[in-house]
Amino acid sequence: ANSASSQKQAAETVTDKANSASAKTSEVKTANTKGKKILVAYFSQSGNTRRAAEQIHKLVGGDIVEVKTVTPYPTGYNECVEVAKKEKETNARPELSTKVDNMASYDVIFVGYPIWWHTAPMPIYTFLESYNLSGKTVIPFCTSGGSDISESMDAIKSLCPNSNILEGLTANDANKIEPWLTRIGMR
Ligand SMILES: Cc1cc2nc3c(=O)[nH]c(=O)nc-3n(C[C@H](O)[C@H](O)[C@H](O)COP(=O)(O)O)c2cc1C
Repeated sequence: ANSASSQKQAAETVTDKANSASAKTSEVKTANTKGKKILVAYFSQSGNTRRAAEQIHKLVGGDIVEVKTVTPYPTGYNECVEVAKKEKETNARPELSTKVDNMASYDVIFVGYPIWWHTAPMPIYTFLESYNLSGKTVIPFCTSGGSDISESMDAIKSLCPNSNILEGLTANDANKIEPWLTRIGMR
């Protein structure tokens, strides 16, 4: 029985290595990421959310994609704030240049964004409405100037009505990323 169980452990270690680039070979994990195909999709205007997305991607593996708009946002903060305000007020759906052709093949989609005007930026609305995410696991994360991700959760829920939405993270503190991934069973 001992040798069978150590063989099983060895097999799990190998599977785990394949799933998670940073998994230590000495660890045996049973996180539900096993065999799941993961996409980390993020929108980022000034790079904060990109850094969080890259860290998540490093820890969970899978693919990463930046959600980009056809028309870029103004680089000046005040100008960007004005454009974003108008887009929110008009419930706009800015056109995206990013297309994920193989969305159907993903089981888990991390969706990252800065909080804009106390919700997700409108390109995230366009993005989530562009795909059938029924039955998929959707995991939101954000960065912000202080707002909590909860401000955007109603939007995410209504944009992904048939998805399994896990606890989101306000990822302003990079040290919170790994414990969160562990908590939600992604590590
Ligand atoms: C248009 C706009 C609206 C914003 N609205 C909020 C907000 O409502 N609450 C908040 O805490 N921060 C707000 N911020 C700050 C951003 O959420 C924060 O700087 C974020 O980390 C930027 O992420 P990024 O570097 O990935 O673009 C806003 C920033 C911009 C440009």
